[in-house]
Amino acid sequence: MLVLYHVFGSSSIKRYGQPLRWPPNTLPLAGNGILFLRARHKLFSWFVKCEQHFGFETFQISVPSLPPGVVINDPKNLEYVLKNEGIFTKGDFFKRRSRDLFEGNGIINADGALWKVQRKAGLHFLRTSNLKVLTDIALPAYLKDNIKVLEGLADGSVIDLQAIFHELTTQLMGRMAYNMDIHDTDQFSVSFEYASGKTGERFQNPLWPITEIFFGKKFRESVANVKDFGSVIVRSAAQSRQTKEHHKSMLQSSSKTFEGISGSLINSLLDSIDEPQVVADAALNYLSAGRDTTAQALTWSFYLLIRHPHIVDAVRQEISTTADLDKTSGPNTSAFRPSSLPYVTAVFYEALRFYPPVPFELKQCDQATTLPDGTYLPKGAILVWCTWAMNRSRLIWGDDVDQFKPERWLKDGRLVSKSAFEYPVFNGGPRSCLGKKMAESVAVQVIAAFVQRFDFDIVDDKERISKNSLTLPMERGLPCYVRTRSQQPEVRL
Ligand code: HEM
Repeated sequence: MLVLYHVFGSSSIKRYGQPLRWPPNTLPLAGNGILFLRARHKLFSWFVKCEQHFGFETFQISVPSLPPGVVINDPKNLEYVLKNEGIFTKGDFFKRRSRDLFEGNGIINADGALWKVQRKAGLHFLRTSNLKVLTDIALPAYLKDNIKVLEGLADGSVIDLQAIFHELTTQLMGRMAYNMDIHDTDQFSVSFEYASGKTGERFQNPLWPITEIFFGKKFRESVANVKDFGSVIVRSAAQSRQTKEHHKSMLQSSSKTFEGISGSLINSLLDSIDEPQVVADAALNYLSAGRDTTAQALTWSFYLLIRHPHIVDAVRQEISTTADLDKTSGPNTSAFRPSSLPYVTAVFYEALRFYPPVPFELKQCDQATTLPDGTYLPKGAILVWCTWAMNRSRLIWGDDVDQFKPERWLKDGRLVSKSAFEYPVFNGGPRSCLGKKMAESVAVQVIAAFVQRFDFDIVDDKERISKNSLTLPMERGLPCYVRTRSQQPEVRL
């Protein structure tokens, strides 16, 4: 009786005095707990089915041992949540699970003054002049190296596109944010990926504090490696700030050069935060937010492109009809920008619709509140929205929702925008993603440069799913055959 009361009775979640509906197949004792133990992609499919079943109606879920919760799909409710940061916080539920990897200090977990100072440092790092150096100098340089690598393998060899994109974004973020040479295969990167996966699993497995006692050794080691690396980033930046050379080079190098902006995130953080451990946590948060999401988004974009050759043709058409761009056959890819390539940008948005790197999110009520649809939530209630499912909602996207159709993002050749509450891929409100512009610039340049030069073919036909993580890495990567286009009599990607 007591358990039944906990699962269904104790919550005072109501809508206009009535209890909310529950998803089909909710069990009397386990609630929806067993579902949350299933593989991640199955859980996403369940959220999609629920959205099809309930539409915009908020419904209740229950996982034993966790606070009562609801799932929202209505953009009006999400707008209320995202604009009311004081009511809906990350909460203990989220923080307890991600604390080992991020402590409470990184921007993703932090609230109040600690959040503000990191947001300010991030805004400084991602300011327009830095983004210009990124798109005009840094990215073309790294892309040139990657293009060379691919050309060397373009005899039909197999390459893992996910690994290529991960290496590219790791190098880019490493140099720009921390002035360090970081690689995808470094011990730190491997440990970080493992720890992210295990942290992601904690959100599905309510028994994680027990299972990790027995099976958590590798996780603990990985977290220790990540922490060590966080300290290395801070120490190395602090040391170089003390040297005369640093001051000299800062004076000499302009903020318009790659050298001039390298390490600008860690320097902004060190300028505004005294505690080295907090700086390290903040730095690691940025690495996760900026590097993994962008690499994964590119991987899923290519997965979709390869399966839709007519869209590849349209991308090439856009590049070739934009006269200046077609001449970009040399190493300079900086002309490939969202403003000059709306179709390529639309491809990226559409890929993010199907495969949002942050596929579901949750908040906890810091005080009792009522959503715009009348749902009353007591203090401590959990609120979940599944971007993966909202992005597949017929009510938001129409009947062709299941088609990969970049054209939905264009009107008269110009990009149309969706509100952050209908398309919450980059979050919205005061905590919206700081790196949206950076991600778009990187993605458009990489997609255009690769599609212009190469044909890719996936090694197998298997449907790709994501592996466990805080974000959305592709399980088993994306091994592809690569050929330079000049070697190909026919265009096929
Ligand atoms: C396709 C790429 C990206 C996607 C889909 C994405 C998505 C998101 C989402 C959903 C959030 C909210 C997370 C939460 O609060 O739970 C977020 C926050 C954030 N993102 Fe991104 N992001 C991307 C790329 C980037 C890049 C390139 C950077 C920076 C280098 C970045 C920096 C941040 C930061 C700093 C936050 C925290 C903002 C805050 O709490 O005030 N992101 N991003």
